[in-house]
This record gives sequence, C-alpha cells and structure tokens, in this order.
Amino acid sequence: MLLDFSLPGGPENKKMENLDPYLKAEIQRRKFLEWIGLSSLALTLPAISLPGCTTSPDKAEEIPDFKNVFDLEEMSGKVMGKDAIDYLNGGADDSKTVKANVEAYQRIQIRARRLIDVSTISTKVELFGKTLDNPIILSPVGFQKFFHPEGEIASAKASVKKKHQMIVSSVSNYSVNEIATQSQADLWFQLYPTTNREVTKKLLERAEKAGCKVCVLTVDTPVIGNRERGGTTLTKLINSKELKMGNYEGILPEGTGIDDPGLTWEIIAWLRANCNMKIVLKGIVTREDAALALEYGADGIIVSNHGGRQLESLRSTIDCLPEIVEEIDGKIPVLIDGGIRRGTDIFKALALGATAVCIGRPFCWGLGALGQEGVEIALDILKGELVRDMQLAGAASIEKITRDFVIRI
Ligand SMILES: Cc1cc2nc3c(=O)[nH]c(=O)nc-3n(C[C@H](O)[C@H](O)[C@H](O)COP(=O)(O)O)c2cc1C
Ligand SMILES: CCCCC(=O)C(=O)O
Repeated sequence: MLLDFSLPGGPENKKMENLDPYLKAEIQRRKFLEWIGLSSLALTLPAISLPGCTTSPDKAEEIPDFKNVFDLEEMSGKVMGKDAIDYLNGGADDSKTVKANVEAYQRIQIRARRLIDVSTISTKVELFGKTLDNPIILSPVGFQKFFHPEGEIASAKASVKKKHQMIVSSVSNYSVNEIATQSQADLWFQLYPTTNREVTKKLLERAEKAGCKVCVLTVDTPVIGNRERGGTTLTKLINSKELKMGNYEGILPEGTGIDDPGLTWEIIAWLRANCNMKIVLKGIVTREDAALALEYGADGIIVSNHGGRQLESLRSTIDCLPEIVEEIDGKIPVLIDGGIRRGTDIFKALALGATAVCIGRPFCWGLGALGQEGVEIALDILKGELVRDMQLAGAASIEKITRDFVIRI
C-alpha cells in the first residue's frame, strides 16, 4: 500500500507519474500516516494540503515524538522504496567504513567541567567571512528527489527556516538556481569536475549566478566506489530521464563523465582562475594531503570519506581529524562529516578541532520520512542536543569547546 518512490518506472510510479509533485508528496505522507495508524495527523501538518483539508490544532499532540535522528531513520525506512533506502544508507563493499564513522565516536569521552554559567549558550561560528547561527551544515547529497518529491527544495527551505548552511550537490535533481530561488537560501555549491573543463566552467557559472560564494570540490571520487548495497542504482540515477540532474541540463554532451579520474592538485589553480568562490576540498583524510591543501592554497577542507561510500577500509573521519588539525594549525577552517548522529558527536568533533560539522544521512532520513518537515525535525534534534550537551559539559559557546573537553579511550 505504500507508494514506491524508488526508481521511476516502477509499477506504483506509473500510476503517479502525471501527478503534481506536491500532490504526490501529500499522498505519500497520508499513506504513511494511515499505515502507522495516525491518519488524523495529516490534518495537523500544514505544508501541503488537498482540497477540503482543514488544519486542526487540537490534534497537534498526536505528532509522533521523534526522540532522535534514529527515529527518523526508522520512519524513512518505512516510507521510501527499497532502492532509495539502499542508495541512502549503503556504503562501499561491506559498509564497514560507514559503521566505523559512527562507532569511532564511542571511543571518545567527554570531560565535563562544573559550575560554569551555561544559562546562555551561543552556537554561532564564523566561516568564510560569514557568521553562521550554528556549526551544523547539510552535506552535499545528490538525487534528493529519490527520497522525496520535493527533494533539495524541501531541504533548502528547512535549512533556511532552521538557520543551517546547506551545500548543494553537483548532482542535485533541482538545479542550484531553482533551489536558491525557491528557498532564498544562501547556498554553497559542491563540484564534481567533469572530464570536459568547458562543462565544468558552465557549472561554476550556474553556481555563482545562484549566489554561491563557496565551492566545495569533492576530491574522493575519481571513480565511483563499489556500492554493493543498491547495486546499479547510482548508474540508473545518473542516466535517469525522470530524475534529471538539474545542474547539467543542456550542458552535458553525451558520454561526458561526471567524475574525472585525471584530476590532480592543478585543479585548485584552475578553479581560482575560473570562479570567485572560496575553494574547499572535501574528502581529505591524511596529514600529507592537508599539507598539500595549504600549499596549493585551498580556503578550507572537509575531512570526509564520503560517508563510507567510496573507498572501504578508510579510517573513521573522527580518527583522521587530529593529525589534519595539527597540520593545518589554524591556518584555514577544517570541517568534518561522516557518522555524526548525536549532539555529543558534534561536541567531540568541535573539541578535536573542527570548525563546523556536516551531516548527510540524518537530514535525508527526515526528508524521506516527512519532506521539509522531517528535515526541520532532524535539524532541531541535532541542534537541541548540541545545546544541551554544551550546557551539561560546561561550554557556553563554540569557541569554548576545546581539546581539554575530550579524552580517547
Ligand atoms: C545518498 C548520498 C548521496 C551523496 N551525494 C554526494 C554528492 O553528490 N557529493 C558529495 O560530495 N558527497 C555526497 N555524499 C557524501 C556526503 O556529502 C557526506 O560526505 C556523507 O553523507 C557524510 O556522512 P553521513 O551520511 O554519515 O553524515 C552523499 C552521501 C549520501 C548518503
Ligand atoms: C558521482 C556520485 C554521485 C552521488 C554521490 O556522491 C554518492 O552517491 O555518494
């Protein structure tokens, strides 16, 4: 009975293909609520409404209590099609690095301080000349329409409402311009340089036109990892006529690869010459490459193993962080993603020297479960946890979360 939003062309999607995306979203939501026995909840969720639908505030207490992001994961697992679940949650080979990213946080413990005034907490951080309300950023995640019909637009609207920075993937379904226009978000753009530099130039132009001031260059994808879980889904997504890659519309000649196995450090100078955005390298996992990032003039780095989706057997990102922070020595911001599921994970990453953190799957679980509302819930949960954890640990602002607050076991 649940609607299948997995790959276009499936039996359920045939019935749905002529429907307006908003209507599809509403039907998906109602079917799900019906399935969990809370159909009256549909009336309390305001974003999308069918003709004749009235909101009923007295039903508000029936909104399920999402205690943590795992509750959203569970809900998304009931709503989304199997292919979408596998694509979202899967990793390379046996998904060991996916697990390592999460588990490594358990080997770090917090040294809380007492009798510190935590009546007011500031989560603000300075990044690339801007003050962000909080250090929790939405990682670039491709093909978000696969999880919910409103895809990146729902995520971007949630990011604006909840004041989080969002990074738009090169392979977003909606184009960066559509996302910026519809959400009014101040976006960063993640770049997969194509094998054709003229095409890459056009991608950069599109991002700059949409107002992006930061280009996040992903450096861990010379080829796509061995995604055993989900099999050929990614290839199907890249070639899908229905779930288009909005940024490439009209500029990608037949046969042009969207990842470039020939990419080298020279790309940084080329990007400098071809755009005015700050250049942030995403996917650095060693001290040596951190040193090269400085040498070649990157403006920032994101310690990332692509959520365990590229090379299997990489260390968890939190285990990579200390040597990179030491090498960078405060010269440029160091961000981190991978396995962050709790406020305490964010706290630990900040204590180990990260300027900010990015989250991938957690906000997508919210998106898959409830669209924009679900992303908002995911962001509220993580920021709420971080604030409480800062109070309990005795750090009233982000800059006060120093190395002394954590110990490895
Ligand atoms: C479904 C999915 C799609 C992704 N697409 C991209 C992408 O287009 N570009 C990119 O640089 N990283 C991509 N990533 C990696 C994320 O940006 C990020 O590094 C990772 O999700 C962080 O790990 P986490 O999911 O454990 O938070 C993707 C990750 C997922 C789960
Ligand atoms: C070329 C890769 C596209 C999306 C992606 O980065 C992922 O699925 O991890």
